[in-house]
This record gives sequence, structure tokens and C-alpha cells, in this order.
Amino acid sequence: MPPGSTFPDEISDTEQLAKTREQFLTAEAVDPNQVRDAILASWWRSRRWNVAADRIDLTYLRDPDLDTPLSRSALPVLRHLREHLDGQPISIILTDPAGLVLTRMDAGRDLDTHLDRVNLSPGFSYAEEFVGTNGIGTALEGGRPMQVFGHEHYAEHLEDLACAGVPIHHPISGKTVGAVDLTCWRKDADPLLLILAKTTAGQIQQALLTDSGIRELELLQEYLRTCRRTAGIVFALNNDVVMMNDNARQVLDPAEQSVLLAQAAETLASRTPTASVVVELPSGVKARMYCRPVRGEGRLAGGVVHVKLSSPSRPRTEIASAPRMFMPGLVGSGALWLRGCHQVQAVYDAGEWLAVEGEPGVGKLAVIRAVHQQRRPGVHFAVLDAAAAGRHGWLAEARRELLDAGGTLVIQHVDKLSRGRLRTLSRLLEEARAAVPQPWVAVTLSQRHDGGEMAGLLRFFPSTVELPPLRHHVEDVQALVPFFLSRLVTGGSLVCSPEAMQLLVRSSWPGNTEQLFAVLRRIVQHRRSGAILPADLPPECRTVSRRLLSPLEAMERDAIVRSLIDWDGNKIKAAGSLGMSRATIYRKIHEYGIVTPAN
Ligand SMILES: Nc1ncnc2c1ncn2[C@@H]1O[C@H](COP(=O)(O)OP(=O)(O)OP(=O)(O)O)[C@@H](O)[C@H]1O
Repeated sequence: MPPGSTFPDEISDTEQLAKTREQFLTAEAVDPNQVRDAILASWWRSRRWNVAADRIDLTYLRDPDLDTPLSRSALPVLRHLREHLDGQPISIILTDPAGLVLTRMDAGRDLDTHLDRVNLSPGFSYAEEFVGTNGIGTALEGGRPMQVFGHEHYAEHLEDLACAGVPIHHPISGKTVGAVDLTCWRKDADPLLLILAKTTAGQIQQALLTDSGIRELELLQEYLRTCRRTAGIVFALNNDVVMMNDNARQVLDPAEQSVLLAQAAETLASRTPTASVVVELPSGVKARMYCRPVRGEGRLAGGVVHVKLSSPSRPRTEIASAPRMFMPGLVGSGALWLRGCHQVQAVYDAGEWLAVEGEPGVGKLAVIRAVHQQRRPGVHFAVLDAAAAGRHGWLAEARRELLDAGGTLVIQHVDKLSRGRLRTLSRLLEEARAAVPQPWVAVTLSQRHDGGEMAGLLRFFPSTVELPPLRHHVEDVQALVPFFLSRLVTGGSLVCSPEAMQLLVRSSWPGNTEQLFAVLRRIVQHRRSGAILPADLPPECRTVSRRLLSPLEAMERDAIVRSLIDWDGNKIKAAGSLGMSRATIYRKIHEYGIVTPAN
């Protein structure tokens, strides 16, 4: 099957795909033309998660909570769809944003039995990190609709199925609140399934908007009233929205915001919310919070909170230099990081097209997006990934964005383009320079390329801004952690303990900010409120190795870290339990940069 296509043709495709998957699993070279780009990328991720391909052995996580805005809005839509499908063997599944199956509608005995056998049932998570490539997890991971057929699944027990998953976004906050998935037998697969899943996700979003609109309006009005009455710190929150006045953003750093939001969420969720609570912030400053629940249509719509900092012990200068979001969606105040961001702003303001360079995951796209949102909010913003340039329709999309759309276009990973594609893109950029309206174009790349076709492309971009790896501004981990936690856990009810933060700051983050985000995403799977402790951190956070380890090395490192934790840092006992000599464990600890518990 061609890598860009969306639907495998026939049996020959199926056999070829099965062979390709097997080659991938046995670490043989894979012909990228035999498998779709998005699937190959997902196989690589599955391998990095160490997902087992030969079995599905999931842990039952918890009873799904169906009394949530998502379930309340989605269930009537799904029931309606079930009626329309009129007994056809298509399973309709709703999950939360982490891939936890919330509900599955009956689809006939044979299919239901099979789905039970592969744990595609309420209470189990179909996140990519547990099951590997699949319609639900891969759609959520990529943040876009995804159809996965037969042998494209990473786990072989899913090879008889085809699934179409679509993330559901909250219509107001834009956050991913869940996914809808339609699963059928592979032999019955049809490209229309994805269209149906997209329509269903759209209907659920519409229902969410209708259901939450009135309550959100009540919350907004109460928030505005409070802001008019007081010049102090005010914020309003519910599960989907956080509003904050300028004072709150200027005076509180992200860690303090997280603590206050967590406390406010807890106070509002309690059956008898107390009117005023005193909270000690990480800096030692005391804050008195006045929480007022807001109701709309008989239900809790959220709460408005007014905060007074009651301890003046913190000097004003410290308040002013505390890290805060200086561009939309960005935190961090390390000198190298800020210099990169200011350079991007300057090039944008000069109206020049821009190349941004840096290791994978350092935040290249995030900075460009933030500058765009800051300078031209509401104007069209599009992202094209050059890693998917082999996909059918990619060039047509690039042409449309460059010549017709105006606004901002980011082409990520241009260093992944073939020479032919580089030449074609250069021609399009030439045309785009004369387009009306002219787009602002930025490209991102990980490696420096000084010659050949890449030089031809880069002549359209007068400046290259280099963003530093996270290890060069590792102090920003302190601000990134609470920021990511507030993105991952609604209501901000999870904070990081100082002990865990110390380990996070000591890690070397070869995968940069993206890796930090992935680590926290994994942690919130099992800890959703309270404080993250050192024991919650995965073994990779106990190493200061500067290089990315191979999957086999990572497994060995993890085993050593776990054993050291089990034996309270006693290296000799840990080595004994692993069947390793004392010399070997010392060498490995040094080689992998393991920070032992005793350290
Ligand atoms: N300073 C920051 N503040 C907040 N979030 C950040 C920051 N830097 C990076 N991120 C987040 O980290 C993740 C990785 O960033 P991003 O995708 O921009 O990296 P990238 O350099 O473009 O990666 P790649 O080259 O691998 O595509 C994203 O979720 C992004 O929002």
C-alpha cells in the first residue's frame, strides 16, 4: 500500500503489510513504501513504549465515570447512531482523553466476544503506550482522525479488526476531552467508517457546546462582575476553562497558579465548600482564597475565586522576576531560551520568513505558534509536517496553504524532505513570495544542512534561529512541570513534590521538553491528584545520561533502577538479584548515568 494512501486495496496489500509488520518487529529494514507514514511512525512509538506485539494483557484501571459532561453529551448521540446502524456489526466506543474506554455499545455477539477478549471494554485503556498502534490511541497521540486496518495494528490480536478513531475537542477550551471510535471486522472495513466517526465527533462537540454554553456564560458573567468589583487577583474555573485576570498572571508564577487552582478545584468539589481558605504557596507566601460556586441550569458551572496574598514577606523584586507565561502557551525564563524566543519575535516583526533549528522536542513549533498567537490572534495558522510529505495530497495542501490561504504556515521537519520534494517546495515558495495575500512562512529542522537542495530552500529564509536543548536551560523544568500538569489534569489538582522536582531537574532530557511532557503524561495515568512523589517517576528520570538509549539499553537501565529502588540503593544486592557481577553494575550505573536512591 502506498505510504500516503488511507485504505489498503486488496489481499495482496494485506499479505505485504503482514510481512512488513513482521520485518519491523524482527528489527529488519522496512520498505517505507509498504506502510503508511502515520502507521510507521506509530510502530516506532509503540516500540519505544515497549508494547508487547504478541499479546494483549491490559490491567483493568477503574470503573469509568459516566457522570461527566462528555458522557452526558455524547451518550444520546451514540445511542442515536446505534439505532441508525440497525444491528450492523460495528462497535461504537467512547473513551476519555487518555484512551480509557468509557462505554461500548453492543455490536452483535461475535464481535462483542472478540472485543472482550482483546480488552477493548470499559475500564481498560487503549492508549498507544499500552496497546500500540490502534484507532483510539493513535488518533489521540496524533491529535487527528485515524483509521487503522488489520496488520497495521501493532498487537497481532487486533489483526482481524479495523477501527476509525477521532479525537473529540471541547468546543470552548479546544482541549481534547475524549475520542469516539468505530470498530468492525477487518473484512467489513470501509473508508466511510472514518467519515461517520468524524461526523459523530462533530455532533458530540455540538452537544457539548449546547450543554455547556449556558453554564459557561453564567461563569463568565460572574467572573467579569468580580473583576469589576476588585483590583486584586481573580480567577474562574471549571473542568474545561480557566480564566485569570492580568493581576493573577503578573503576580503569581505558574507553580503558584497551579497550587491555587488545585486548592480551588478541591474546595469547589467538596459538598460544603468553605467560603475562605488559607493556602501556603511554594514560596512561603500565604494566600487567602475566597471561593464562590457558580450555578447554571441547576448544576455547578464552576467557581469564581478572589485571592489576597496575606503575607508580605516576599520582596516585590522576587514577585516581578518569577517565571510566568510571557507568550501565549509558553513558560520558561532561562537566558538561552528567552534569547531564542526574542529572536523569533524580532524576525516575525520584521516580516521575514524564518527557519528555526533545534533538537527534536525543544519547542520549535510551540514558539512559532506563540508568536503568531501573540502578534496576530485569530488569523489563519496552519502546520504541515514534511515527515508526511510522501502522503498523497501533501503537495496539494502545501500549494493551497502557500498560494491561497494567507496567514501563517509552518512546515515542520524540512530536513526530512527528499531532494525532489525540496526542489518542488522551493518552486512553491518562489511563487508564494508573489502571492496575495502573502503568507508568513516558517520552517523547522533538527540538523544543520549547509549545502545541496537544502541550501536552495533555505535561501528563502534570511535568518535561522537556534533553540537550545532543555539541558541547557534545565532551570525551566521548574516552570514547565506545573504548566504541563495544568494542561494534563483538569482543575489543576496535581502538583509536583520538591523531592520529585529535584530528580526532574537533574535529568538530562535527551528528548527535550517533549520528553518531559511525555513523562508527565504517563505519570498522570496513575496519579491524578495530590503530589507527585519520586516513586511515581519512571526510571528514565533517575538517569543523567546525555544520549538516547536504544530500546534494549533502556530496558536494562529500567531493570537496574527498579532493582536499586527495591534494595534501597544497595548496589551489591541489586546486582545479585539481577544476576550481574558487582563490577558490571558499577559500570552500567556509570554508563547510563543512573542516580541511585542513596545519592
Ligand atoms: N517553553 C515551553 N512552554 C510550554 N510548552 C512548551 C515549551 N516548549 C515546548 N513546549 C511543549 O513541548 C512539546 C514539544 O514542543 P514542539 O512540538 O514545539 O517541539 P519541536 O521542537 O517542534 O519538536 P519536533 O522537532 O520533534 O517536532 C509541545 O507539547 C509544546 O507545546
